[in-house]
Amino acid sequence: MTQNSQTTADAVSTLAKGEAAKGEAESAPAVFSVRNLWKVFGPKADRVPGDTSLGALSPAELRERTGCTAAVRDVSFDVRKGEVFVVMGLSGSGKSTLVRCLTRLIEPTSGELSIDGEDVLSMDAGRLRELRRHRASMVFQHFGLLPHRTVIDNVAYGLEIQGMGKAERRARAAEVIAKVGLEGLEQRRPGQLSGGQQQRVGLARALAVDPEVLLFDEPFSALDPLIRRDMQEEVVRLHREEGRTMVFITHDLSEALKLGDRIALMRDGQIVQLGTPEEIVGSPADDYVRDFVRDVPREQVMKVRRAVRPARGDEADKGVEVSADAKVCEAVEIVARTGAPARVVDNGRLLGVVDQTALLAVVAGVDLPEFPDQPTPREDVVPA
Ligand SMILES: Nc1ncnc2c1ncn2[C@@H]1O[C@H](COP(=O)(O)OP(=O)(O)OP(=O)(O)O)[C@@H](O)[C@H]1O
Repeated sequence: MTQNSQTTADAVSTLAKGEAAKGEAESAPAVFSVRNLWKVFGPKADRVPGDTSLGALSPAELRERTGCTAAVRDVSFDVRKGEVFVVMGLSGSGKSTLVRCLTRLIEPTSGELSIDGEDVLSMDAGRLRELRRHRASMVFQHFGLLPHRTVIDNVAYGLEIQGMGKAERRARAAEVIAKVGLEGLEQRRPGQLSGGQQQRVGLARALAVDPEVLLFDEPFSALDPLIRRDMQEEVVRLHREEGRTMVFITHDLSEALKLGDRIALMRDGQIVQLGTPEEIVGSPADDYVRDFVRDVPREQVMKVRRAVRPARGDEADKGVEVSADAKVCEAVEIVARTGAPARVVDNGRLLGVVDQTALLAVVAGVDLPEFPDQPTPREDVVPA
């Protein structure tokens, strides 16, 4: 096997694993289940959700008429077990309010909300504390580290609150510190760390309590771009290794596309589209979403299966194999390098091939050319 085909085989196998995990996530049960959720700030906020004439107003009209802001408007979705669910939108679109409502750090105005089938809105103070400490822990943008404590004691903090003994919590903290790549820095204080390292401590602290769900509130937006990329890769790696459910807030589209299994795109408190990165980029729900995703490099988001055509002649028997769920850019690289169509497989089954024309059509966002079945038109020409 050549080095290149080895690399391709490795890539296909890694992708296959990732896609299998995604397939499982698609049929996975809901962790958070949210129905018709509203959060209205302002005087007599309660009357807004039930009043269709008020609910139909634009944010500016609503403010003018009632003095209220509907930060979250009639939102429904499930966060499925094992997925990275990204909440994305511009500043003020309602992302933080929505995610804070999940653990009632902000009290919803109306709607239904459950975690693993348990009604969150009827939880008493003790149950809520348990929810926030054990089941859904938050990683904040501004770390929230305790400045006089060492790294290891910051990481162990949540366990201390839970009443775990010192030796046990330090052992657990050391494990998590190693997991996020902070080994050797256990005895430093937050002020002696870079921004990226501090964010890792914040991440380790959230992980230490082994929560069912990790909630990230724009955790990386204050970091410089290279460190930010490192941290994004860290999240991808952790997710791949542990399969933990994650809800991730960001206003950055490329971050959302990179991390999200599914993305909820918010505007003025509503979810304007909820879908996979490929659905959002490939089939935007309206002009707002279309405009939002206009500059996305489509080859890095769209999947090869979009460009498949039937194999002709001996194409089914030769050419490099690529997974149907690989990104188009990977197939572009293969086709450019080999100068021939690549064979597209899905769970060991041959779907067809991809060639330059079809890959370019996906990149350009135009309809695929018609792919006639065999014989090809050229072979079909009957001499006059
Ligand atoms: N405590 C509050 N009282 C009144 N209005 C609020 C309050 N908190 C948020 N809002 C308003 O609710 C809307 C949504 O705010 P939110 O912070 O959820 O948006 P966001 O998408 O997270 O924004 P950002 O990316 O800037 O953090 C905004 O119009 C905001 O001004």
